[in-house]
Amino acid sequence: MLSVQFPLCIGNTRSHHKEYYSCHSKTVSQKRNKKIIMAAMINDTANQEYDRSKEVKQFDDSKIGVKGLIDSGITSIPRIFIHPPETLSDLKSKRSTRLPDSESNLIPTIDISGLEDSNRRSAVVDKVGRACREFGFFQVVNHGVPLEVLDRTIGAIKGFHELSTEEKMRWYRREMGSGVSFLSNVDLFHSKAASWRDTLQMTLGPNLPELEEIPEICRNELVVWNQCAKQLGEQLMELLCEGLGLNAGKLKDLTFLDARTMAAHYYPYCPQPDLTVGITSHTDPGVLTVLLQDQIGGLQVKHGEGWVDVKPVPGAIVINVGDIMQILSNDEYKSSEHRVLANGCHDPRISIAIFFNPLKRDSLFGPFPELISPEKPAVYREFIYTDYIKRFFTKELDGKSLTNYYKL
Ligand SMILES: COc1cc(/C=C/C(=O)SCCNC(=O)CCNC(=O)[C@H](O)C(C)(C)COP(=O)(O)OP(=O)(O)OC[C@H]2O[C@@H](n3cnc4c(N)ncnc43)[C@H](O)[C@@H]2OP(=O)(O)O)ccc1O
Ligand SMILES: O=C(O)CCC(=O)C(=O)O
Ligand SMILES: [Fe+2]
Repeated sequence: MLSVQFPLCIGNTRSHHKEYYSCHSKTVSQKRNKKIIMAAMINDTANQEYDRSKEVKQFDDSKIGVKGLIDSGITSIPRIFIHPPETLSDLKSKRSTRLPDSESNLIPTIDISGLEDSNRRSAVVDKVGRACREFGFFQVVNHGVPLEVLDRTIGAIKGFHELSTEEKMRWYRREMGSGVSFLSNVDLFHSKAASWRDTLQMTLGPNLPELEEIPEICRNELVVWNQCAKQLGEQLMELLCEGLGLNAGKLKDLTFLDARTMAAHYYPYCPQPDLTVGITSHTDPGVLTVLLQDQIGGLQVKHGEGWVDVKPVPGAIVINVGDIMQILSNDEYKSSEHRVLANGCHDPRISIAIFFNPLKRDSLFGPFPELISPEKPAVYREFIYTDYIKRFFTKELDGKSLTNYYKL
């Protein structure tokens, strides 16, 4: 086992950290929540006395990721992972007001088979358009990707993250370099608190990295998944365009199918899931995200003032609208804030996101002219992607500020 070089535990030895939260399905009592928030506040005061940047750097330099911390035997989380009381109380209130099961599967699951039939296609377009307008999220089934491909891809990513810490360190870097990198928390140095996940990032398009640069344990599976996800992405872009009354090929023409990045996340068991999160609330910057998740659960989408679960549906693929799509659609479609709760389940959670971005970076992007009218004037000004993505990297994962920046 590797020795871990930085202070591992918060000074607080509360007993609740030994508890096992069953896959986010249980609510926690208000009394205990109060204790948790109090503990976080105490730690927040203590935070003023410790050198946070130093501990963040030590964690990054150790290259062991969150999985490495858990493997080292910790039973409470290092303080750099403890989120501020406002984030924690929001988690608390949403967990304790979860809807009964019958009402909680609000995110639509859409069967996208049979699109060659024009009646069926317009029914599907209608459902997709409504989901994009109301939630910015939906799941697709009967999508044509063989279920073994989904299972094998998730299995291969799990395999990568469960390689020995020493082996994974080879890929640990913040820059994409050769097109592949393993890291913990893409925004580690920009955020107020770190989150309980590790990620394998890879550039998928326009070209895959050299094959020998891709970890062997997931190489074949990622090559296949990239092809399937690209085909599915194309179909979805068509449906999204048609849902706005536009030509099916508009997004493809703007090169949104060509620049794809993958973030393959691993959310290890967290001994104190009420003190941190798996991924903080954010919106995705691209046009569209195709997300594969396993059956553990924990992904939530903001809807009105509350959060709704994106419940795992066997064989389904999650699709969400990104910020650029919201802008292009002149606010018809929603790029919704979403987050992942820290995983209190002893099995790790795996998810694989593919983000679709434009290959043509110097073109002007803005609301489609067809969607601008005297009744619905342009909500956003035009911008070039290079400017847009630089802004993305100068903020932490903090919700809607990127689209707000371009609002007229
Ligand atoms: C690190 O600072 C951050 C990070 C974040 C992270 C937010 C999230 O994690 S959102 C939830 C999960 N999303 C992701 O993991 C994003 C996955 N990545 C992508 O989809 C894409 O990489 C992209 C972010 C959309 C950019 O795609 P693309 O345009 O194809 O990318 P590049 O050509 O590689 O880069 C464009 C431009 O940005 C610079 N850049 C790339 N990566 C980083 C980085 N990690 N840190 C800083 N700058 C980066 C890159 O150098 C390019 O600049 P040029 O001048 O060379 O054109 C939130 C906030 C943060 O501060
Ligand atoms: O893990 C998930 O389900 C969501 C990941 C995500 O939101 C992202 O990578 O942008
Ligand atoms: Fe996301």
